[in-house]
Amino acid sequence: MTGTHHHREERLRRQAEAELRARPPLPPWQKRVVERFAVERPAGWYTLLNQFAPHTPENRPDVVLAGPRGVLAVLLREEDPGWEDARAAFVWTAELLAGVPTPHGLLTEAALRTVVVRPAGSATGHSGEHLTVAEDDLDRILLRGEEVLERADALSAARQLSSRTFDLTPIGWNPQRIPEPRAAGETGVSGRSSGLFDVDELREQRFERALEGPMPDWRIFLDDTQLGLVRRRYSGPARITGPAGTGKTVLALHRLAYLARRSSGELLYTTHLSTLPRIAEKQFRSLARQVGHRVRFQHLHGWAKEFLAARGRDSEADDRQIEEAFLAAWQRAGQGGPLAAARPSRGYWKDEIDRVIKGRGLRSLEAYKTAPRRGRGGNLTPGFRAHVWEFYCEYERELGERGVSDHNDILLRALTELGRTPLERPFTAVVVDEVQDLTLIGLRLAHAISGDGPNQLLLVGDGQQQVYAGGWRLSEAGIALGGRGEILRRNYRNRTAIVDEAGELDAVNRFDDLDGGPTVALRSALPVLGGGRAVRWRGPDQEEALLSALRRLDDTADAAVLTRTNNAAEHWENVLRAAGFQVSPLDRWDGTPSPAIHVGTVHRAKGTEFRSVFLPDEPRIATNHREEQEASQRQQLVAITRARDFVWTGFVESD
Ligand SMILES: Nc1ncnc2c1ncn2[C@@H]1O[C@H](COP(=O)(O)OP(=O)(O)OP(=O)(O)O)[C@@H](O)[C@H]1O
Repeated sequence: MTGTHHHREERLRRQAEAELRARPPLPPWQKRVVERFAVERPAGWYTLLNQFAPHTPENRPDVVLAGPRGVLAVLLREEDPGWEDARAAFVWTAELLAGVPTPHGLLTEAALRTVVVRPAGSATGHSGEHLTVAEDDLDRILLRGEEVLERADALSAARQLSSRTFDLTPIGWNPQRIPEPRAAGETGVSGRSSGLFDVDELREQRFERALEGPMPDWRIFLDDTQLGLVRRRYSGPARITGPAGTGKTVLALHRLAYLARRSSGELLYTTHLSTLPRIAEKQFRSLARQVGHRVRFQHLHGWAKEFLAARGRDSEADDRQIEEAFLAAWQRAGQGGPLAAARPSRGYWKDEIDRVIKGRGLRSLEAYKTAPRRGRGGNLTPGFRAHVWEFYCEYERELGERGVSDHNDILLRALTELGRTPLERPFTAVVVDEVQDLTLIGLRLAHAISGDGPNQLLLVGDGQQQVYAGGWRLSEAGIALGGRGEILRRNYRNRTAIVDEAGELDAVNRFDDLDGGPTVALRSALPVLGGGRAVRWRGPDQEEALLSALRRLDDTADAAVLTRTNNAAEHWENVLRAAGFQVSPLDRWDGTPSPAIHVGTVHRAKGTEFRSVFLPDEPRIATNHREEQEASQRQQLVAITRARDFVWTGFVESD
């Protein structure tokens, strides 16, 4: 330790001592702790002492610290407090911190942790949502752990805390005297020590900065719309829409953490995709590890299966047998008949059963004759629908003979079971991500799981990214939004060149328009990051071209090859492996960065993102059907918008 350093420490200690002398005395060990905090000022820690200490109410922090490792709500206690008090201290501090404008965005409560400090020699460790350390181990919170705030952010937080309440008094620093710190490239932002600020000006400056520097950490900083929606109280079901990359999932995860900390019971994040819950769970743990155990991440079919099994009901669906049943039905009643004559693709008729007949839970030909089939095309007359119904009955018979259920049966059975006997312990809140691709029955099930209470159901989606025509209105699922619909408009993922590339697609929004709400196209969202690169390759030897484009990447980490079909994914896995690349199939990925090239279908990639995305051309059956062309465009839009910096699209052309 240098002499000057020692001298400065001593000066800060004496200053803190003098300030502490002017107030009710603290027990000696607490005094030592506060002095130690104050001495860390040059390292960027700002100390605020509760004016009631040492008689602070049990559910309030004795000290709040803002510094490089975040904001700490510190409880100085002889004994470990109960979780309710520790949690209440967190929430009290979080409410004061809410939306502190910093040079990097609005501060979220993910920057905040609860720490209990006990006298030297006490038992320590993690308990529930807080960390306990002993007086002689303060280095653990002050010097170790991830740095999440820059000095300017920490100072903004400390100033806000001191200006928003008389309960917290600065120790060892003066909020009025420290000059307003400026972030790189910022000019003339000053005079905001009172916490007052010009929102528009700030928003603009943040936006400009974002274009220059690295992206702020989404866990710690959000934009104003996002943060507003994290904290909004909804009196019933609500919906968040917005084009790709606008932070819908990020917002949903923050909201789950926010609600978890202000409630008891379990929360659920669900979607129809099996891959996304795993990735979202991982992100959530990095955002709010302390409440990780309170939120269940599970795809809807998985939830339904588990629920039915717990109720002693049949819950198995065997994909191979389902496929066999369908093929048998197609051979007997499909191919060679009126269905194949109208549309030769058997996949189309499988979708008709999955999305319309069973997806809507239709029980009779009469109901099917008048059922809406939005986005499915074909304009089937009631007479023709009788043929489809016959085919469907054949499929059901085949399933029955094999004694198997398909995935729609499972959802419907779970819905019926819930209607019979509701959940013993309802979820506190349910988030449904990628809602645009749910069937009507799936949506009804999600609604039945959540209920209509305040903050209980949040639907997150984007109609432009719809891959399956669902053709429902929320009202058909009994969901009334009552104006609780919000739109995000700032694209944090895709650089400008990527947005421009995807913007050329004419992807019809098949979801938002169903409820008559406003629709937002990808192009009308503002990319926060400029630059990027989009390459369209044309030629005969696509494999060679794609491999050499991959080799030209300065860093292959975080690259993906996305395909339309499983067969194509398998093909590219083999091609890449043969060329010496490490390959990681998308269906097993949990979002952990890896040097391997991810390969999988666009469907599997929904909700994810990569630095570079490769979209090889695939043989496709040409179609004149408008809805198939539209669906294909929407799929391409999903594919392109998985790319952050670079997208490569192949078009095979023979010589
Ligand atoms: N406020 C923010 N600051 C910095 N990064 C952000 C912010 N909000 C979102 N991001 C980042 O933007 C990217 C897209 O976020 P997210 O996946 O939540 O978007 P989305 O709207 O759900 O996209 P999609 O509809 O395509 O699945 C992620 O990399 C996320 O970390």
